[in-house]
Amino acid sequence: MKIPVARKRIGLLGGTFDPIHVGHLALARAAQQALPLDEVRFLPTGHSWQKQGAATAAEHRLAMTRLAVGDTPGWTVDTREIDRAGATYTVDTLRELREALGPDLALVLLLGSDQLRNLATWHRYRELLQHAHIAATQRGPHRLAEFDPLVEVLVATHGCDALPDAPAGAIVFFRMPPVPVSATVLREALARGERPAELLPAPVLDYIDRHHLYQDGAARG
Ligand SMILES: Nc1ncnc2c1ncn2[C@@H]1O[C@H](COP(=O)(O)OP(=O)(O)OP(=O)(O)O)[C@@H](O)[C@H]1O
Ligand SMILES: O=C(O)c1ccc[n+]([C@@H]2O[C@H](COP(=O)([O-])O)[C@@H](O)[C@H]2O)c1
Repeated sequence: MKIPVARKRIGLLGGTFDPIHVGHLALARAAQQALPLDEVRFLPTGHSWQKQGAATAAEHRLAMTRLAVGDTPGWTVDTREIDRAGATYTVDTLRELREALGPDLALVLLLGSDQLRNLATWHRYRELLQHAHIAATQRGPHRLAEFDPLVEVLVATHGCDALPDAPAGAIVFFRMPPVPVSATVLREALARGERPAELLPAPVLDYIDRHHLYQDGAARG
């Protein structure tokens, strides 16, 4: 009898990571355990086209991401969105990864519910599920009933209770303990001279101190 071999699953956590914080790491950990995933790849964006204002230089956001990921088993950093010119479109990233990694393994795009709610505004969002699954977790008070009707249709047609054994195409939800933090709140706290040590990984806070990030806006842009 042939014993089925589990399909390898790679979770993809994209973000501006300006800066990367404990909410991002909790999301990665929860997804890795709940879905489960063989690997979580962190992808700092090149140009987050929907965010207002200039982000901190990609070199700093990448360095902080590498420090936060450290040598955590199964966690890696992928620079392709920073290396690519122009606006960062997730559909391009998924297509590239699918070409590079082949048709068989499962790609799982990890999102907080704020971004799932926003999904129909993404570039060519309908194509995302051709290349990957989407796994979302609750962030803040958004309820499915308040989602964009286009996203509701997507969830109604592709929603599953658990990740199926397929390379792409499903939307699933996973639970994580709420971590009420955002990079915006952290940037504001740092600019006021606070040191929110419980909300940032220690090596990231050290990096911010050494490079005087978020203090006067000098490193942004
Ligand atoms: N505290 C959190 N809990 C769950 N998911 C989160 C949390 N913070 C960020 N995420 C998710 O991580 C991904 C990347 O988020 P991003 O880098 O934009 O951080 P952010 O804190 O939302 O930043 P900003 O405040 O600048 O908008 C998104 O899918 C987002 O939903
Ligand atoms: O592809 C798009 O059009 C698109 C629009 C908004 C956000 N995203 C992706 O969603 C992830 C989280 O984005 P953000 O802006 O919350 O940091 C990150 O990987 C972005 O590239 C992607």
